[in-house]
Amino acid sequence: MTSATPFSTTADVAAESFAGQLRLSTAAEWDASVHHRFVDQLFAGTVSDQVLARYLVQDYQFFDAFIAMLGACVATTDSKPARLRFAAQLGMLAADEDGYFRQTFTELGVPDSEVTSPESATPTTDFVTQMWEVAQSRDYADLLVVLVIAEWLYLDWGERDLPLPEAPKHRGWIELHRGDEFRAWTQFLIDELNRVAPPLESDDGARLSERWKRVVGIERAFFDAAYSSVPLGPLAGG
Ligand SMILES: Cc1ncc(CN)c(N)n1
Repeated sequence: MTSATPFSTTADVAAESFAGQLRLSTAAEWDASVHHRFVDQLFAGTVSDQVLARYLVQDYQFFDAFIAMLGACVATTDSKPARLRFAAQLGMLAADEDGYFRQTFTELGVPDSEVTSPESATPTTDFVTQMWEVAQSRDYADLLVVLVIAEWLYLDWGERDLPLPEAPKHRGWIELHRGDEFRAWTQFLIDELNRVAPPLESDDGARLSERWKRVVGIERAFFDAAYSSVPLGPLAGG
């Protein structure tokens, strides 16, 4: 049982829990991502194809390292039910999310070379570095810190109370990050983090808190980068 949540989403998280305290400590940066212009334009269906393609090309690089993190969770969690939950999510990502990427790359005319080996924007490199670091650390709490941010922050914007756009390229990305299934997955991650986290005041707690702050900052920079001029083959220039 948790006390009333001060958070905007339907995730059930006590403010005094490990995840709750970290979330509150980064509220300004977090909310800047949730209300980022990329999200506003995605819901409105007005994000330009150049910006969407630039974002998705970078996010496909993110996706690869994200899958590696889930694989590391399968290998390192101390809980058998959790291991199965991670395995099930890997299956969903390989089908639904990868399918969205591939279909949208085709629709946007993104060249294969941009899908497989694009030039990385700085926030992508930073994020991928963090993800491979925790994947190789085999430290379950450290893995969960990065996963909780990546999913909870996306749930927060995905569940914004706005009408959904019509076009599948816009609507599809939102639908992957809202609804009962994504909410339950995110809740599972938050609960796992709160279950295994060390005391926030300990040395390990401080190390995880540092990681949390760094990664929340990268999330915002990742959205910003969609509006900067990373080259994107024939679509560049928007
Ligand atoms: C950068 C980023 N952060 C989070 C998510 C949600 N998995 C994502 N797709 N991309």
